[in-house]
Amino acid sequence: MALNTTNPTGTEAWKNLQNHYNAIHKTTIQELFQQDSARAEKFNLQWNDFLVDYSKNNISQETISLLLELANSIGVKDAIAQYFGGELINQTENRAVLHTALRAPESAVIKVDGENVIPEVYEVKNKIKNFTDEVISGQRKGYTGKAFTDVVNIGIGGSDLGPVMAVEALQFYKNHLNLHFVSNVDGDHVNEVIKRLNPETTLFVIVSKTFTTQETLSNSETIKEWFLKSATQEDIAKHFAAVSTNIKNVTEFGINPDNVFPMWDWVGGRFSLWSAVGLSIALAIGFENYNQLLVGANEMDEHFKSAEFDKNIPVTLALLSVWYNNFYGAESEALIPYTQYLSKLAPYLQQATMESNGKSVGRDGKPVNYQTGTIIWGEPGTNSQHAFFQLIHQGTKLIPTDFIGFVKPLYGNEDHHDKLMSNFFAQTEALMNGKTEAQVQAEFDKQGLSAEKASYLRPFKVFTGNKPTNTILIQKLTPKSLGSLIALYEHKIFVQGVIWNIFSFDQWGVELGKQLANSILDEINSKTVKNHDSSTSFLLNHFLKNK
Ligand SMILES: O=P(O)(O)OC[C@H]1O[C@](O)(CO)[C@@H](O)[C@@H]1O
Repeated sequence: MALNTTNPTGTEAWKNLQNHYNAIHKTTIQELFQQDSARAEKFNLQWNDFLVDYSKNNISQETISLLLELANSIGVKDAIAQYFGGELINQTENRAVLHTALRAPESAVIKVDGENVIPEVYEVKNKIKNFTDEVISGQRKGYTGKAFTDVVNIGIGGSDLGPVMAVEALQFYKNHLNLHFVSNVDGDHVNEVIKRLNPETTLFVIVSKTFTTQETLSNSETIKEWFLKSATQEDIAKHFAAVSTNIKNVTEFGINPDNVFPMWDWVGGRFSLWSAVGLSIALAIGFENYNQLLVGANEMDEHFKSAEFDKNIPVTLALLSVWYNNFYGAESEALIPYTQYLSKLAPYLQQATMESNGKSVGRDGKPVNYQTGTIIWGEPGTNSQHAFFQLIHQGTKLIPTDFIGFVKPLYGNEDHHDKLMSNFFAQTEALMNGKTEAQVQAEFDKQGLSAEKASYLRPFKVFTGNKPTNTILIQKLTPKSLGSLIALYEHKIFVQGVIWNIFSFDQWGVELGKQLANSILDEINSKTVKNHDSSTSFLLNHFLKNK
């Protein structure tokens, strides 16, 4: 069964939300706290070792009820069943969307076209386990008999961002292998990586769902050429592995079939780190830790599937995001993890969120008449406080922000961690409460500032506050909690796509640029600039003349 095609703005719930917005939007979050001192107890969710406090939002109990009414009238419950049930909800590509099957237990039965996919999933998982165990233990060796010391993941988009993010996030759990990532078709990127490598002790993992991606194929060819300067064609079998759905192209590249890890068309690139795309994660942290990442994601899947919507973390965060995106006109959302380990979380979620929900045609094939995909951005705190927090506090834009923090540090350095977390708590409080004119004046009085100077400076020092935040406080950064956190955001994206009546699992928007780049490459190669607009021709001619 196809996902329904309800235009959300036509529902009674949407109209009620609009009226409710008109009535409530001038009430500040501070006022909402003054009206109800037990607010935090009402607007928080606790699940496993996650605490999600969403009380610092421009919402009342009625807002939540109306948002839940919207989710119900759009049929989010049925959509979740279709998603987990393997129905072809990626309709424009005629595919199921089953990255959740990759983290399901071995006893699960999940069917695509009537076939249970779980046995195949576990066959590949076992292959990942054996391969990673052999590389990590040194049992698997390079062409001169030495154990591997370095691993290079060659891939782009979903075949890069997930592994990069997770390897960075879980470096505390890492073994001796050095991980490198080559993604950009920029030749300087690959050269900067290979100049540090010894071909005798380096393993290359080529990751490409389609095995047709220009960047990945070019980088793989360049690396192969470099490798063959000191090794032979036969040695490729020992040093190259591949992850792909396109076994034919992989074999043509010369990869030993024993080192090929299949994936399936029902796994979207941006949701693929749970498949063999995560091979480099498993190599970096060992299979057991890698498996814990999957266990954490599966636990979040179960929560998402079974929790009532008013107790459901992904549903709640998705609805709050719709509230700001569609009623308050917020264009972007910031994501601030208070741990350096999650420095790649925002780029990772940029692809997951923006490639999924950056759509303007509804599931009925008609242009939508409301805002869809949010812009995601962010950097770890406290660094980001010293970079762009000025704009969040005192700029003209509304930027709902998720703060993600951990109760325990990994190295047990309490002194640093307490400082870090005091910033974490202080920022959400400051964003909500701001600083009034009276508070600013009291500070001036203390400093003995003249009346003239005080009156000049006062407006610059006032903070309006009333900036919404969600606080996600997790016990500790572990492979398991990271898995749950990523799955949380995946399901948030799903719920938003369902509500916005768009297809979240295709990405036609990235095709046009690829096609044009191919024809421009032909023109560059033949040094003949064809018919373009005057700006593109002008630029191409300048490039050809000066290169
Ligand atoms: O894994 P592949 O097929 O090389 O694709 C890489 C990336 O390219 C895209 O198709 C488009 O950017 C992404 O969705 C995908 O993650």
